[in-house]
Amino acid sequence: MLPILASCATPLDWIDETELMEEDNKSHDRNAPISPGRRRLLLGAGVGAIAAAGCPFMPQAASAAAQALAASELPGDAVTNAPESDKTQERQPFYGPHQPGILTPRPAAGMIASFDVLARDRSELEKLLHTLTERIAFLMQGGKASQLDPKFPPPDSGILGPDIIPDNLTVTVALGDSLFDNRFGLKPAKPLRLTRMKRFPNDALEKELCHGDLLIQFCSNTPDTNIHALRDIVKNTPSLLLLRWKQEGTVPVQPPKRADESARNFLGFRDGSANPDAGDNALMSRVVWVQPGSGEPDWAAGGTYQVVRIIRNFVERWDRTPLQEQETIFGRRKESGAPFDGKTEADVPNYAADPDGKVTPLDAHIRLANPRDKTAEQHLILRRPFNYSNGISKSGQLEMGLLFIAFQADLEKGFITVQKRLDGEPLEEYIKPVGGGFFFALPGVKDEKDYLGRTLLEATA
Ligand SMILES: C=CC1=C(C)c2cc3[nH]c(cc4nc(cc5[nH]c(cc1n2)c(C)c5CCC(=O)O)C(CCC(=O)O)=C4C)c(C)c3C=C
Ligand SMILES: [Fe+2]
Repeated sequence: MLPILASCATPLDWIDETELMEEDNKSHDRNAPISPGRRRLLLGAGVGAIAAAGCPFMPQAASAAAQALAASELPGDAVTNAPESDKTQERQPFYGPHQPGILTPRPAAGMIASFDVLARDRSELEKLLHTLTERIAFLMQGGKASQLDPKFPPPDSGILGPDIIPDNLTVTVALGDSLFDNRFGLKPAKPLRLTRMKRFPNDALEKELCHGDLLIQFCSNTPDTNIHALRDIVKNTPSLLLLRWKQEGTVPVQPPKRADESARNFLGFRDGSANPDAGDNALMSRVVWVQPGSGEPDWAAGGTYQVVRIIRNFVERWDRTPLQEQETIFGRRKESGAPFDGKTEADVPNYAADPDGKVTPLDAHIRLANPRDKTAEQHLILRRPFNYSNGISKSGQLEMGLLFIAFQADLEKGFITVQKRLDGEPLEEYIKPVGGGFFFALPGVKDEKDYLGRTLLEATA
């Protein structure tokens, strides 16, 4: 009998090389090395015998570990097989009154890419907008990658293979303040509130991570799908677009049953609990979408202001901060996301019953961001952030944080007002905004005859 069967061994004992060798040596030439086949046989025999004998201490763990061991003994080429996903055919609609990627439920991978526009005149700008429309419509739909004579570079990068999967991709285009300069005659049509992002007191903005003429947001189930889409757009817009900065991000996935729980950020807190309900059309019309007759140029109706902030988190310092202090800083419980006077993350804090901040401190992040007073709705923003991780800093600190993204119909009443209220908050000890910008996400593309930015170009013709 194998030694591993004589006692109720732990999974680690089973793979003990010495035991395997000892057993092998009993019936084989002492000098012959143990073969992979023999090793598999021994492990397989062990697995069967263990299951049959039924270890009284850890039968389930034993059989799971045994299966894992058996799986790890599959032929070597399986190691590099592509991981499988049942979400590759998920598809979001491209055409509509608004662009996708704004109210669309946030998938696991996001990327923001900011560009300088190199187009030399309006006709080149129009060409750029047509090309973007055509490429985004294709990428979100998916299909066969086009092919050319092999004497030419392949039209597609090939990183997703010959069949481009939609993979839940959304691509959202927004314009920066700088595009409304004198180059293209767009100045008179600039959205009322669109400005170049200014420095807030806690910011340490790096100029190579800020602003841009045109911003593209990619969201999908996997980083590879976003990268594929970015490379497609870069390849199809030579001499029209130049990359300025880019930031990728992720959202942690969770089992389907817990779909109503907000995802956690890199400080370990649920982020998004008090977001306005994206399924409430009337609310979204007030909070997110620019309305006709709102004082904004007519062409902008159906668009929205998009704020992007790259906010570094000092996670080492945070991880050494007592739980009680972490929760006091945000004003919510870390595990459940509930406010201090509630049980679940969906519960609404009652600040009127706590005017002195004895339950929720007056300087807690959530109380400053939204004091829930009479004017609260005017200052709502729709947050759609991703976590980012960029390697390490020069001093060996983890470079990670929040790729903060927020949409609102009024930039001044939305992000700018909320950020001013947050200036000086206790959370600042743990965060440092280093980049981003203010942009205007274009209205949607109605149908196949329409294109991104059409209303803007027509308004300034
Ligand atoms: C200016 C806008 C905001 C910035 C910048 C911002 C940064 C930031 N936030 C978190 C983590 C959390 N924020 C939470 C709530 C929350 N945050 C903002 C605005 C900004 N946050 C608002 C408007 C709200 C909602 C307040 C409310 O209505 O009660 C929360 C709590 C859970 C939730 O409601 O989402 C967390 C956690 C980090 C880590 C961060 C910068 C790195
Ligand atoms: Fe926040």
